[in-house]
Amino acid sequence: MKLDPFYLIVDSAQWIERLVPLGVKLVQLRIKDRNEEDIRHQIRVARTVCSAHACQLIVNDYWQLAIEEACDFIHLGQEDLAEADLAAIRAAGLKLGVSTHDEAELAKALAAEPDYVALGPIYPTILKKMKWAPQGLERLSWWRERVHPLPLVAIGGLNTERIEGVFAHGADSAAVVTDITLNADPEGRTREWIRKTEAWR
Ligand SMILES: Cc1ncc(COP(=O)(O)OP(=O)(O)O)c(N)n1
Ligand SMILES: Cc1nc(C(=O)O)sc1CCOP(=O)(O)O
Ligand SMILES: [Mg+2]
Repeated sequence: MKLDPFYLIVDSAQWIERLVPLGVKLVQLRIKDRNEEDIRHQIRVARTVCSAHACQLIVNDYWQLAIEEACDFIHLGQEDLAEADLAAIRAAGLKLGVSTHDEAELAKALAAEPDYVALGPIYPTILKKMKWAPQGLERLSWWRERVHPLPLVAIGGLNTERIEGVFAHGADSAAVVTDITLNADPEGRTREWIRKTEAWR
């Protein structure tokens, strides 16, 4: 399976309506602290927009809702994975991406037979507090060997200056939140990401 090299992560369907039409081909809906009805609604809106623009939608965390709403890709962290019903996820035909931060997590992720593995945080991130120190690019190269032949996603502190480095060290896709959503010009930055990842598309 090939992932688009530019992996946008946003916290609402509104962001998806705003940025996906610019040419984004891989987007994660990562909603926190909302009620189920709201999340379900946002998944539906996101699905409609992504279908219209041939963009792969990945739902973070809410695997039951993703199944019920006929989505086809979810992302789970290690705590999510421990509580998820993998058999139900597979029976529903969902593809699965899993986060990793250390060797023990990598072993658990690989045991789940995911469709991609993410390693982070590659650089310091301001999005959320993390107990892991930045992994750095050499660690990404090591993960590349461990994860082969699965796609490897790099996440954490990425910006347009850091794109080349992560691909040179084995990432297949670069996931990004705040470099776009906190940018003064999110549309312009999104276009820049699309352009700067073109060589790996
Ligand atoms: C592509 C990608 N990688 C890692 C994460 C983090 O997942 P998780 O550890 O479950 O943390 P939350 O994002 O749920 O706070 C991700 N979402 N996407
Ligand atoms: C959601 C998330 N997960 C991470 C991990 O390492 O698992 S790092 C991260 C935050 C990514 O945001 P930004 O691009 O703004 O740094
Ligand atoms: Mg999670």
